[in-house]
Amino acid sequence: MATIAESHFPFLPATFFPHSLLALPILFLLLSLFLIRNRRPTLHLPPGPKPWPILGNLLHVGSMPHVAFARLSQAHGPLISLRLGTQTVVIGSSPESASEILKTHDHDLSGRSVPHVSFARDPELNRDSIAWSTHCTDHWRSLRSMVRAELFTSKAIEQQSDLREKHAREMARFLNRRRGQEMLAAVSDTTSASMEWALAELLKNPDTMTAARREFDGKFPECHVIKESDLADLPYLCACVKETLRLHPPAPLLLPRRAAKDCHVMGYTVPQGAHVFVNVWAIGRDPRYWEDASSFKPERFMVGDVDFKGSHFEFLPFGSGRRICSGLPMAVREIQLAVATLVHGFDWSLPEGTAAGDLEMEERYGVTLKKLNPLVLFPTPRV
Ligand code: HEM
Repeated sequence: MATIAESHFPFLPATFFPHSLLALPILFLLLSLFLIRNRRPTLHLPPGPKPWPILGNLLHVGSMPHVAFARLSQAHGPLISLRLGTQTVVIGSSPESASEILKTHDHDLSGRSVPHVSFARDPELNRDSIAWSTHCTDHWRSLRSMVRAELFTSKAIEQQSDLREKHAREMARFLNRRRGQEMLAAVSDTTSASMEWALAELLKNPDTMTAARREFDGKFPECHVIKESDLADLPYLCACVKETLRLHPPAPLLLPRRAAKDCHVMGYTVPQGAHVFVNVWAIGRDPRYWEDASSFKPERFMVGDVDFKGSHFEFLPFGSGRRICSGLPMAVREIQLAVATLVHGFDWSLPEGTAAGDLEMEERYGVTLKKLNPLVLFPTPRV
């Protein structure tokens, strides 16, 4: 004999009903929990798109969160909030909101939320990680001080320059051996992603490559091996690196931060436990702060004093505040030296049939923001 359910829903298989009936109380419980969690009417959260039950705004995010958040912030304002499952996520997308998050409320918003995919969720591995320390504990503070005092003092950075120059020479030797052969960039880390973007932009914008070359040729003979001490004489090259990091910050949303307690930002509440992001990718491309924002124009950094150190909130590739990138001094030198070596030492050509202007710049969001299609080039030594 057919059950009531089967007679009312003949299109569903009979095996569906016992399980679905069992699932009903669980679904009811989940819905109640969801509604209870959402019942904090006193919270004045930043605006954002209306969340769906259970899923929240998950469908608004997609595979390129930095782009999706930028679009949402155009509709809802410089500080927005989303619900992802049971989590509240707050995103700042203007220099003002970045300054509020990373400077004014730095103390309360400097927890770190550790992504589910990260190995650092293992407490054993996490214990001595500066980046994934969930709170700004004494241990985190002493690790950071140790790094600052031992590894990245000006003296230590100078002393390590031999090693970085040796790596740059090895890279040049390797490319010399591969003259005329196809080179495919398959990058994973922040530094090599930046090198790939820099080279792609310089090739796509030949005037900038010519200007960088002219700067070298005016100061050094072609056979000169670039040293870190030469970088001070290469302001245009250094501006190219800044411009690359403006358009292609390897960490477009910085690393995820977490609110240690309820916090009032720009008239809204950022509730304790909320995940907090700053969309430095969107800020770096915002035409309100950058003229001709989507074009690669290193000249913009030749005037003024905008630097990497986290006090110019329209340009934050390394973050700002107490959790600013600890590797900043070394990373900057490394990228500048590598790009200088690649530009000064080699002519680069694209595969036949690819015009420089057509070089695509599509992104892939992941551990770092890298080119969707790796750059394919043919090096020819200049000397
Ligand atoms: C292009 C190169 C790099 C970029 C763009 C970059 C960017 C960043 C960003 C955006 C953050 C998060 C800052 C924040 O939350 O405000 C960060 C954190 C960090 N970076 Fe880098 N980084 C780079 C290279 C490096 C290198 C080479 C090292 C190590 C030698 C390093 C070590 C760290 C550490 C330890 C943290 C965590 C700091 C903390 O949570 O207290 N980074 N980096």
